[in-house]
Formats: sequence, C-alpha cells, structure tokens
Amino acid sequence: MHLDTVLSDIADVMEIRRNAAPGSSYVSQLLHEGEDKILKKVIEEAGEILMASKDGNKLQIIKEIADEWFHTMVLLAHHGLRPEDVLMELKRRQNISGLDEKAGRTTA
Ligand SMILES: N=c1c2ncn([C@@H]3O[C@H](COP(=O)(O)OP(=O)(O)OP(=O)(O)O)[C@@H](O)[C@H]3O)c2ncn1[C@@H]1O[C@H](COP(=O)(O)O)[C@@H](O)[C@H]1O
Repeated sequence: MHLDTVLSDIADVMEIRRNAAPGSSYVSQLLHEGEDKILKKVIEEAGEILMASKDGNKLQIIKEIADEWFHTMVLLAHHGLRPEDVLMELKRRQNISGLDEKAGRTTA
C-alpha cells in the first residue's frame, strides 16, 4: 500500500463493510449503530488528542489523530462521502491565505 492511497484504500474497505453483517467488523458495527454513535466517537477521540497533546506525548498524539481521522472517515462513509471530497476541498484552499479568506467573508 502506497501512502498516497491509504485514505482511499481504507474508504474502499468501509464501502464493503457497509453491506456486511452488523457484528462482523468494527466498521460495519459502527455504520449499523448509526450517526449518533459515530459522532460520539469523533468527540471522544478529540478529547483524547487534547490529552495526548497536553502530555506532550508525540507517539500518542499520532495514534489519537489516526483514531480521529479513522472515525471521521466512518462519518464520511455514513453520509456517502469519500476522503477524496475532503482532499479536494483542502486542495481548493491551497493557494488561499486563511486571513484573506476570512477578510473577504460577508456577514449573513
Ligand atoms: N484504521 C482503523 C482503525 N483505527 C482505529 N480503529 C478501531 O477503533 C476502535 C476505537 O478505539 P477505542 O479505544 O475508542 O475503542 P472502544 O473503547 O472499544 O470503543 P467503544 O466500544 O467505546 O465504541 C478500536 O476498536 C480500534 O481498533 C480502527 N478500526 C479499523 N481501521 C481500518 O478500517 C479497516 C476495517 O476495519 P474493520 O471493519 O474492523 O475490519 C481496517 O482494516 C483498518 O484499515
């Protein structure tokens, strides 16, 4: 597996898991449990990232961010979205300064 295909390869597995029996794997279990359970995991992992960062534990920071990326990918799968959709949004933003973008925002 090449690093540049890791996210799409995992997303491909998630699509297969969607049609598998609920208890047959962690991803199929989460997808069957539904949005509230997936969102709970996303929030839980954010707290674990915070603790790893405050501890200054670099290995733990990497592991917790991997857990968060993974669970946000399950959320994308729940909505029929793909990591490529997020990568395209980041690509679109690539040459736009965050400060310029913010200054150009119109108030609703
Ligand atoms: N990348 C991951 C991945 N990262 C983390 N996890 C699982 O995410 C779970 C969450 O960790 P927690 O410590 O919060 O687990 P927990 O306390 O048991 O969770 P809860 O019971 O509280 O919900 C653990 O069971 C981890 O094993 C992952 N499970 C799967 N993947 C990928 O998804 C693919 C499909 O997985 P399965 O559907 O399980 O085969 C795998 O081949 C991997 O590529």
